[in-house]
Amino acid sequence: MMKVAPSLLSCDFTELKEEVKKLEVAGVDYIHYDVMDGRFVPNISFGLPILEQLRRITDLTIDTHLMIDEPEKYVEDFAAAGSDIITIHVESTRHLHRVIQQIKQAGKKAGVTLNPGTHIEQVLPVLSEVDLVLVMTVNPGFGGQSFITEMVDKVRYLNDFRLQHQLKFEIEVDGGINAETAAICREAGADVLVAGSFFFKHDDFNEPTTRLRGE
Ligand SMILES: O=C(CO)[C@@H](O)[C@H](O)COP(=O)(O)O
Ligand SMILES: [Fe+2]
Repeated sequence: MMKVAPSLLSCDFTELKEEVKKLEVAGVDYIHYDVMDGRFVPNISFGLPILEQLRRITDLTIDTHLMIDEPEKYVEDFAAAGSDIITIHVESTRHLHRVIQQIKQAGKKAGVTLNPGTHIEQVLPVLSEVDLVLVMTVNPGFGGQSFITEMVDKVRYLNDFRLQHQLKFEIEVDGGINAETAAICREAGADVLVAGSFFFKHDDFNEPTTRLRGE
């Protein structure tokens, strides 16, 4: 079944605990946690202290998307703070392979992602090492942007590559995902749909969960 990963960036932080309980009741698969440093992306979000508190209130899988320069300095801290999956950008480090090893050595699942302007070939050397490949379908840094349709080709490419090489990584998409763009991504072979603004504009979280899954 299609996995749904609501992006906390769009939740009501004054009601964080209630929002997370509602996510659990709706049966979402992951909580997507967007970390922005104001350097790799032109925005600052949240980091380790909120993650530690989030970890204390839920057993849901925390899917951490690091939009930070030099992630090698912080991956152990994000692992210790409670991330289950840690995804890094190919553009953010000179030592992609090494950072993926660091994440795995910390006992966590490792993900790799790339900006819309980055060629899919950049991730090929690490595809046998990762648990997840995140295809950014907007330029990272902000919620509420429009889906970039051309990125669907990357999803198709990864799906074919995975079949050909008998690999098991999940394909996740992030940015501008709503009921319509989710259907396009599902058809192309995506396994995990991140959704922020579309998801949290609903009061009843069952609705976006089932609509994103196409049920
Ligand atoms: O990583 C990011 C943005 O950089 C995302 O996870 C956004 O939070 C998705 O928001 P929507 O496009 O779904 O509103
Ligand atoms: Fe994200």
